[in-house]
Amino acid sequence: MHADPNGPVYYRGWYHLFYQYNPEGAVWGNIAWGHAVSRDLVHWRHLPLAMVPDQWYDINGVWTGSATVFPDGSLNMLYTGSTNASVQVQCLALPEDPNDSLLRNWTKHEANPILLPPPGIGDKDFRDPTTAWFDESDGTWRTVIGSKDNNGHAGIAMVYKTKDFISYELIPGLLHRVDGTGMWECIDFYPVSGKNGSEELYVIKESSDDDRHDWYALGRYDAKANTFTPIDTENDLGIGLRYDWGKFYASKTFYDPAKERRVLWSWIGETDSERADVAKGWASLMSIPRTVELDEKTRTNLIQWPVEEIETLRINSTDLSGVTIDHGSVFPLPLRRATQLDIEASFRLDAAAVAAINEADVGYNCSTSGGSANRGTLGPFGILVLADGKEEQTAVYFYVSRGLDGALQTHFCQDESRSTIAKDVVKRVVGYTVPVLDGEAFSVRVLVDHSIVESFAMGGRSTATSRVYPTEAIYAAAGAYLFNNATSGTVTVEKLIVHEMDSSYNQVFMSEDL
Ligand SMILES: OC[C@H]1O[C@@](CO)(OC[C@@]2(O[C@H]3O[C@H](CO)[C@@H](O)[C@H](O)[C@H]3O)O[C@H](CO)[C@@H](O)[C@@H]2O)[C@@H](O)[C@@H]1O
Repeated sequence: MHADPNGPVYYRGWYHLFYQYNPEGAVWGNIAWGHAVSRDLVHWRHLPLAMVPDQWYDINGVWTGSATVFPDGSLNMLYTGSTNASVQVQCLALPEDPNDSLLRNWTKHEANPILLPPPGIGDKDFRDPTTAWFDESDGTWRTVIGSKDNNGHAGIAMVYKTKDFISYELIPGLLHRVDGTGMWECIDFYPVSGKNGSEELYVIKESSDDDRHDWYALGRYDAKANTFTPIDTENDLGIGLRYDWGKFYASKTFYDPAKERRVLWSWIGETDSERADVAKGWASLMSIPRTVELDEKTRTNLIQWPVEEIETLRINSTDLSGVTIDHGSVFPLPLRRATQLDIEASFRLDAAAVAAINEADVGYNCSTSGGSANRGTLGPFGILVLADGKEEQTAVYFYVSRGLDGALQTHFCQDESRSTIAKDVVKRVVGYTVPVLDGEAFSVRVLVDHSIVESFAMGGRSTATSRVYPTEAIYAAAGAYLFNNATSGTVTVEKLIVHEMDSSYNQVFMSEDL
C-alpha cells in the first residue's frame, strides 16, 4: 500500500513523487519511500525504492518528509525516522549523484538523526518536517514540524532554524496552536499570491490525526515574531476550511518552477475493508495533482484545480449545453463510455423559484440532511456518475437554502450512499457550503475514473473526493445523468461538456524513457 506523498519536487526536467510505501503488503507498515517520475504529471514511471528503513534511527519507518531546493538548483530531503525505540526523529538525506536527474539513490547523512523531540514534546508526537524557506533577516533556513500539546489537546506547529541542515535551533514560541485539534501531522506552510498587487497571504495546513482530514487556514505570517495569525478566527486551522470534504489526507504541495504554480497532491485511501485491500493486493491512490491559488474574488478560500496537463487525456467530447431539467426529473446523457470522464457543467436556477422561497432553511447539512434523495425547494440538482439507472450511482450536487438573514447559501455535496450495493464499504454524504457570488452560475467539474470521483465546485472553491466501488455500474453499464430533485423550479444547464478520458498507463522506468 502507499500513503502520504513525500518530497514532491521538480528537478532537472522531471517531476518527482516520493510516497509512503509498504513494499511488503497492502496494509500500513514497513514504511519505505516509493518513487515515481513524470515529465508531465500525467504519465508516470516507477523507479526503485528511494529509501528503506535500514538505520537504527529509521528502522521503524522512513516517514514523511519534504524537499528543499536551493538557489543553485541543488536539493535535500528532510524526513522523520521512527527509531528502534519508536521515537520520532528528524533526518537528512541527500542525492547520491546530483547529476542524476532521476534522483535514484539517496545518502542518509552521517550526522543523523539531526533533530530529536524537544523537552515537553512526546517521543511519538514530533514529525513530518516541511520544505524549508530562507529567512533573509538572519540568513537561516526555517522548517515547521507538527506536534500536539496534551494540555488543551492542542495541535501545535514549531519552527526550527538552521544554517546547514545539521544543527537546528528551536525558535521560541509557536508558529501556531489551536486547542482541541489534536496532533498535527504533515504540516504544510506556504505563501499564496497577491495578484494585482494585493496582499500576499499564507496557508497553513495540518492533517488531523484525530479526524483524518486535511484542514487549512489563511492568514498572515510575521517572520520576526514567528507567528501565523488567521484572517478569520472562525476559520482557524482544524476548525473551518478543508482542502477537500471527501477522502483526502496527508497532502503536500510544492512549487513548480517550470510552470510557476503551486501543485498539491494527496493520499486518497480506500473506503472498503482492509480485507478487500489484502485480497486485491494493493491499497490507495494519489489524487490528481491540483494547482492551488488564493481565490482573489473572495480572499477567504483557496482555489484548487486539476493541473492543465490532465486535459491532454481528453478524447471524445460531447457538448450538451442548453438542456433544461424540470423539477423531479432525471436526464440520461448520451455517452459511449462513462467510466473515465472529465465533466464541465454549470447550472442556473429558475429565477422565479429562487424568488419564491421566503422561509429560512438554515439547517441544511450535506452529511446529515438525507443526501440527494431529500427534496427541497432549490435542490438537490447536479450530476449522477457511475450510475446504472437502477441501484448504483454517485450524486454530485448543489443544494441552495435561504439563511435567517435572507441570503442564499449554497451547499456542494457528494452522495456516496448509493455508490455500490457492496457491503463493508463506508458510504457517506460529504460536502459543505461553497461561496457563490452575485451573478455566478453553479459550476462544477467532475473527474470520474472507475473507483474515484474528484469534484471541483465553483471553479475549485470547494472540492470533494470519493472512493466508490460500483459492482453493477461498471464498464458499459456505467452511465451519467443530469438530475433536478428540487420540488419546484427548473434548472438550466448553461454548460455541459463531457470529455471521455483516455487511460494513462504507468510503467516501470525504462532507459528509453530518458
Ligand atoms: O507513515 C507515517 C507517516 O504517515 C503519517 C500521516 O499519514 O502518519 C500516519 C500514522 O498512522 C499510520 O499508522 C497507524 C497505525 O499505527 C494506522 O492506523 C494508520 O492507518 C497509518 O496511516 O502513522 C503513525 C504511526 O503509526 C501514526 O501516529 C499516524 O497517525 C505521518 O504523520 C507519518 O510521518
